[in-house]
Amino acid sequence: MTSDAAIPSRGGLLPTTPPADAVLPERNPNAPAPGQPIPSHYTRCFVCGDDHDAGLRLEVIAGEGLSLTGSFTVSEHHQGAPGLAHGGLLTAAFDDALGSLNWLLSAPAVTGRLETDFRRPVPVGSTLHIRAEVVGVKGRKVFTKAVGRLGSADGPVALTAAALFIQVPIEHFTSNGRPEDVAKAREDRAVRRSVENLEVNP
Ligand SMILES: CCCCCCCCCC(=O)SCCNC(=O)CCNC(=O)[C@H](O)C(C)(C)COP(=O)(O)OP(=O)(O)OC[C@H]1O[C@@H](n2cnc3c(N)ncnc32)[C@H](O)[C@@H]1OP(=O)(O)O
Repeated sequence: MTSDAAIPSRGGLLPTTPPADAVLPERNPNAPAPGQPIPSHYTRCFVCGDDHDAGLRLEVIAGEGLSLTGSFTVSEHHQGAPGLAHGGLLTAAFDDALGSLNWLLSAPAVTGRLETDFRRPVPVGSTLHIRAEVVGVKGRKVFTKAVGRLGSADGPVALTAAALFIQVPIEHFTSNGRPEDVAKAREDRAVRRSVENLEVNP
């Protein structure tokens, strides 16, 4: 198992810490190549979809191996305190960025646990640059971590995050989602493109 020293570690044995026997699988050959965008999985997604006036509009680019980068600019719609980003929305951005790593494994997965450390306030108008990577996989469990920096890819660290994703069959979405939205999603260009690239039987 390897880890990117550029992403500070929280240490400790949290549920998001990969066990010693976790592995790092090969990147799926159908995944977007390094430098290529990882497209939104759903146009109505609040974080990465373009069908929300107030959405975060996170843009994600595949990195080397099982890593990616993402960025979005905090708008006036994203405030918690005056002129500052809401912590929950920042966490949502990490949920999506970390979740997007699952495209590199080409297996559908949902967030089981998500931890965020807020280290520096994030003002409205600033751009948050996220770097995320898979740090281990064991069975259906995908362990991930990320860092968010202000203003540029090597700017000051504003947040760090870690998440555990659980791989699920595609029926997780088709059976649990509100039926009218699931029906509409079948016509959603982003959803169709995404499902075509997934290994749908984890
Ligand atoms: C490719 C897709 C990319 C899309 C990007 C989008 C990013 C956004 C992602 C999201 O926001 S997803 C929405 C938020 N998450 C959810 O709604 C998930 C709700 N929870 C569930 O549906 C189920 O609890 C879940 C599928 C996660 C697990 O149920 P299962 O019955 O399939 O699994 P099970 O309970 O047998 O657990 C499997 C393993 O995962 C572990 N596990 C499950 N949930 C956990 C949890 N919450 N925390 C820690 N560990 C957890 C569990 O202990 C076990 O470990 P072991 O294999 O070692 O025994």
